[in-house]
Amino acid sequence: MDEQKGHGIPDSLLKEVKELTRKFFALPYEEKIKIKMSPAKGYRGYQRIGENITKGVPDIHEAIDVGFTTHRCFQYPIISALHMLDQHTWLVCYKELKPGDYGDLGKTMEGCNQWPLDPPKFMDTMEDYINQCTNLSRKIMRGIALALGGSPYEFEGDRAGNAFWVTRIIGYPGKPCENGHDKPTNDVGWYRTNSILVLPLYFITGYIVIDLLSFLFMSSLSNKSSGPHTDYGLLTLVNQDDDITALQVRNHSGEWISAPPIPGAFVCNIGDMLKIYSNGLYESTLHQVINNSTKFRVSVAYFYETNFDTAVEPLDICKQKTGSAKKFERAVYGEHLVSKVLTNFV
Ligand SMILES: N=C(N)NCCCC[C@H](N)C(=O)O
Ligand SMILES: O=C(O)CCC(=O)C(=O)O
Ligand SMILES: [Fe+2]
Repeated sequence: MDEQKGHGIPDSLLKEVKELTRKFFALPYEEKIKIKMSPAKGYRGYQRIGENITKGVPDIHEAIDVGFTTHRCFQYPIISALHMLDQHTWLVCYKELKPGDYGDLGKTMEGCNQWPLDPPKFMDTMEDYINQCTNLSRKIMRGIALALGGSPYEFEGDRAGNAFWVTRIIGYPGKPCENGHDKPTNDVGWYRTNSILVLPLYFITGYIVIDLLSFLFMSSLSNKSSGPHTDYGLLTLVNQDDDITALQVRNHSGEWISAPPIPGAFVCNIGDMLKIYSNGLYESTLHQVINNSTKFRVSVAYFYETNFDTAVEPLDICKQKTGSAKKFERAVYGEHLVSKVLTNFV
């Protein structure tokens, strides 16, 4: 039996997900870019280092973003055909929503999840993992609902019965070694030290280089693997590398404190929607990532959110507890997500 911390997801699966992530990011750039994220793909897919931006500053990480599927997409016709033949029940069981279900607002996020073919089993393992995270998050939200003095089902039905989940599969380059003997495990060190060489090329290759240069300039301002931000939805389950402390959380006195990894356990963040529902009884905590180790760090963050079109406002039970006045205005989750996504990329 796998040893577990009590959340019910096998430790072996937590580890496997991180190992597959490490293998994917170790592939050559040409391979990774095959599943490039773009607006046309509903902001799903691979982002190179520096492509994700937090408060105007590029983050020093690469990632694959996947999310709630509005319809099942077949990227690889041959494989999918086989899949259909021997697993038609899987197809029937899959929740399908047609494009357009969330109107104009939903269009931004519509697209196929782009899964790599290499390493093998990546998609199957991640989908299994994501399903287990969804079930676990639903249970945690029942506990939170009870703790707030509500029924266990406060966050189901029209609120989060059709939870719009997002998963970010993330790789954070380590910093180059001081002694110069070991090769740095990332591209960023290379970009920085070679920017002088790149500069004259500006006049030759124009547009591509402008893109690269602006990235160089902006990332030279940043030592953040992920800048300070809050998560957007209800709850986040972070499955981080066991041996590197990089995630930091800001406490009430405004100090950054580390959230060191506990093997087999998740770090749970509260998101912006739960802050609103709970009228501030739960805060969406500011956090950031700084990878000061020389090792490449991986982390898989699963975001459990409300239904896409849910209008979120403080629950009556929470207003009573906090002295009746509502502290936050109503927000539509999909609008919040889309406004973030549209400013998150170069
Ligand atoms: N779906 C979620 N929560 N993603 C978290 C990413 C946070 C960083 C992003 N650049 C930002 O500035 O929000
Ligand atoms: O990598 C981590 O530990 C946290 C990642 C994170 O905060 C995010 O993706 O929102
Ligand atoms: Fe986060």
